[in-house]
Amino acid sequence: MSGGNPSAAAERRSAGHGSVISDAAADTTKRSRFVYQDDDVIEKPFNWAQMRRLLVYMKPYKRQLLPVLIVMMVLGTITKLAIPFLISYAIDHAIQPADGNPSLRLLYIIAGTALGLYIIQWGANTFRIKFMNVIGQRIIYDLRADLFKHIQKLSFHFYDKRPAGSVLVRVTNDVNSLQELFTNGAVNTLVDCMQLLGIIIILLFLNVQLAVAVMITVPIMFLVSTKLRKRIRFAWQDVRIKQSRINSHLNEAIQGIRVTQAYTQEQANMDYFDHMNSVNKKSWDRASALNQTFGPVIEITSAIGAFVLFMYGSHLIQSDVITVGVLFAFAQCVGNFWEPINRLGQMYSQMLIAMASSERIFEFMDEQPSVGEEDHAMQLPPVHGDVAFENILFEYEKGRPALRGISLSAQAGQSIALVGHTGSGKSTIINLLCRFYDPTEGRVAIDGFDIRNVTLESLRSQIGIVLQDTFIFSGTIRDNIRFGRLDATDTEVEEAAKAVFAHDFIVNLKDGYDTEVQERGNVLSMGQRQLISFARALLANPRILILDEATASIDTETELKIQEALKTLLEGRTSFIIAHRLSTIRGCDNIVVLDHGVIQEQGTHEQLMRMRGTYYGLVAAQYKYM
Ligand SMILES: Nc1ncnc2c1ncn2[C@@H]1O[C@H](COP(=O)(O)OP(=O)(O)OP(=O)(O)O)[C@@H](O)[C@H]1O
Repeated sequence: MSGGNPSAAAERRSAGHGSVISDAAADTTKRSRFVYQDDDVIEKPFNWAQMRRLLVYMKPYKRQLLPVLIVMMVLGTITKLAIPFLISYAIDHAIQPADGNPSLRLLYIIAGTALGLYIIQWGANTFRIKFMNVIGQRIIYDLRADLFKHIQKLSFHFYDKRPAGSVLVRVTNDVNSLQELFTNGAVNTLVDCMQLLGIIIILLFLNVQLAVAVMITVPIMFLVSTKLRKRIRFAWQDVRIKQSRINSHLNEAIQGIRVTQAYTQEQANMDYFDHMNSVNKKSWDRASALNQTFGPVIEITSAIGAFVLFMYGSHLIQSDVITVGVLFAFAQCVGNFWEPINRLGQMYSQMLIAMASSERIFEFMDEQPSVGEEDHAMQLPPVHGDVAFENILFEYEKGRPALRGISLSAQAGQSIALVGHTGSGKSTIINLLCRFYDPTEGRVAIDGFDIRNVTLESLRSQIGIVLQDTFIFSGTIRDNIRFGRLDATDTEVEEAAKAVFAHDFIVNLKDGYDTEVQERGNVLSMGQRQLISFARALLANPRILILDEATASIDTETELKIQEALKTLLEGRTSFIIAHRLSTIRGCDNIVVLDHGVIQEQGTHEQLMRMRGTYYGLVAAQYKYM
């Protein structure tokens, strides 16, 4: 999206909320390969229900907050309001008293009191800022933790629809943009409202005419600042959106760096990044230029106020309606008057921005896992391992079945191989067994229990899975294996590694089992990563085991060893094995051949070979190309 008028941009965005808009749409050249989900809305109208929902996060800190809030409100208001009075009193009674006898002693006392009040005010403000920073950070911590906990529970369906970058931005940027609201916003607003009320009362008390005259500038100031603030707010939000796009792109660029380098697409990436970077810079420049116009506007308005005050004030002094001291008190109060108004305006802007961020956060929070647990879901007792798929129809997207009429059963201890062309539905069967998705029709049962009626924890803890894309988390090799069973001892970890022939390569690493690996296991080869995930699965000792393309990245020599290890691994467990290399599944009890989501044939290797059907064709094709 190009620079342009931020309000217009906002309207466009609001109108197209949730639609896919490409930055590149406006720039039809090489950048068009990058398309990001545009889910940013600049701001939302103030919404009380949502604000209340946000403020609920302050509730746990009510006990600490309330006393501080009350003390701050009282102290802040008293000190702010008392000082002008003191100065006024000093002028009228110590410097220029009506009896013509100035009193230095009284002046010192008043000056001392004023100094004391300033110190209290400074101390109170410093304390409030520190205190609110601490509380604010805790609230942000809670909110982020809640959000993270929730998105961890969300089902695959949720992640299918969203790029990782956009989820990342909500947990980081959107939560961050609520920081101001929680650290300063809520408490300052109350303190400011109280001060403003106090000042208005005092001005009216000092002199009604002068108070009304001075406050004439308030509507002008209000009008100008509202309009300007709106533009500034949009401009900063526009900056935030541009930055959030950079984040999304950066995430993708780093994840895909190997492919980018392999296809020497660095320049294309750089061009796109440059484009986004310069759009971001322009947006920043515009926001910052607009921001700078705000100060002078406030100054001009308060100068007008001061002009009215001194012109009309002097006139009132000459007419003996007020004293010089009262005029000074007025000048002070009016000075203090703009401050809270200004802050309240800022706060209002902040709240509108918070509305948009909180809406995005709550949208995730309200998202329910599509494979939720029933309220009365029971614990799946330790299973034998009988698995049945009963007349399954499954659609990822409505009207496009990925599986049709699937009925398949495995007795405890049997090994089932799933084969078929790419996209035939093998992984989908596994996804249903782990309940990453629920079937559209039909049911999956383990030991006769419909898996929709049991808790996810009790189900998944009894299934071990070695995925095609083995995921290694940042940490040591030992931790990564122990991921299978957190309470396993070091000896158990090593035994599992030995059983799958991972021990030898692990002990040859720099720090053996304590070698630190980074996210996704970048220092390990694909085969090594798979061996680690084998050890992880073995350690978990599940009754049901899923191996998805598990031997794909292992060399022939290791594969032979792995075949041996697999025998141990599969012993007594029900296993589902997806393998493109058909040699690895020859010994399975049942080989299920899938085609376009339906079971085409099934049986043992010998039976299927005799049938000379699809499986025979697949095997023949594989030998031909070997
Ligand atoms: N998350 C998803 N959203 C929508 N459609 C999907 C999703 N995952 C898979 N599909 C579709 O479902 C069908 C079956 O996919 P599946 O991943 O089960 O195939 P597969 O046999 O495991 O393929 P491969 O051997 O390539 O891993 C495919 O047409 C695929 O495009």
